Amino acid sequence: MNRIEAEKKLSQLRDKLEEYGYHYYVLDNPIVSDADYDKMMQELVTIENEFPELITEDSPSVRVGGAPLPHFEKVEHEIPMLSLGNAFNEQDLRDFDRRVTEGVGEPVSYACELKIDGLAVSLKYEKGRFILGATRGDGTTGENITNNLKTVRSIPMRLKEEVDIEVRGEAFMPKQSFEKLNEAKREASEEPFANPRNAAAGSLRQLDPKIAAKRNLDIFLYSVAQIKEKVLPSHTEALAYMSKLGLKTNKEAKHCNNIDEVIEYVEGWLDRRPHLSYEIDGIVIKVDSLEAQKKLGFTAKSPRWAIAFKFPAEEVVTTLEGIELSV
Ligand SMILES: NC(=O)c1cc2c(=O)c3cc(F)ccc3oc2nc1N
Repeated sequence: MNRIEAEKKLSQLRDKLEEYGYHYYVLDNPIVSDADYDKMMQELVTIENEFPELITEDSPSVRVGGAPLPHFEKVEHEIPMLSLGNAFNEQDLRDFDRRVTEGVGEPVSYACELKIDGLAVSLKYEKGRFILGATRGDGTTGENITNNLKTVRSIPMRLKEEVDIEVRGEAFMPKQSFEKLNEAKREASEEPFANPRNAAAGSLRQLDPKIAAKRNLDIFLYSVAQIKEKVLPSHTEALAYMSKLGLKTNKEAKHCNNIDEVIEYVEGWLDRRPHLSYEIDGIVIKVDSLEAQKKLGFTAKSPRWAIAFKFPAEEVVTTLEGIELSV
């Protein structure tokens, strides 16, 4: 195969692998078999090895991870990544609603979403291409983990529109991957991870992307931090817009007209938790209107327009054989 043919073949393979990856990892609805996907990926890597000058930044082959880094660069967040205030019972939620209604001067509606128990990350896209991924860090300064995040199959290298946007979300390890990883660790008499959150953080904050690539990490995006030349009037519309761009959002999010509907949503999820394929540690409740959010603003460390209802920790009893039972 000559260079021209290689260039054409690579471009076809990249587009196909990106499309198949989107259906498989973002929509959870594969349109080709794993075997066909892997065969195509292998073909792409083989041609890239033969013509390294043809490798592009957004090639799907970055999914398998490049060379390890000597250390992580620091990243300054233009918009601070703050943390959420907590609510532990119904009264806390009603107090939150009262504070919000007083602050806005009229009743508001809410957007509720599952609080994924993972690692908060920021993703930056320029003209639709993924260019920077960072941890929250201390909220102002995080770590550049772009190479590791490129191995997360549900993070698209290219969006469906060529926009400049920064989004935030929670990277996590599905429960099944966590069990499998800990089994492998025990077999290799290595220290297992305590929980999926530590496993996700440990996988993304180590220097070799080839390790992250094998950890089957996933992500749900939950907010638009900044976007050029576009106004998104509500959080619900921001979630829909991210999904339209090809970003993975959590389908359990729900618009609630008032705090009573919020409480109903929260109660509904308390005992449905064990049936999810990923861990959640609560529910995040956000004022839906962006204008009302602006009016409420922030305290030094948290938004006044959002709160996290925390579930009691899932009691896990480890039996003598080391089998974990969720009670
Ligand atoms: N873990 C989560 O699933 C989750 C976390 C946050 C935040 O931490 C968060 C922090 C802010 F300052 C503002 C909004 C937020 O929205 C959030 N939404 C979520 N769904």
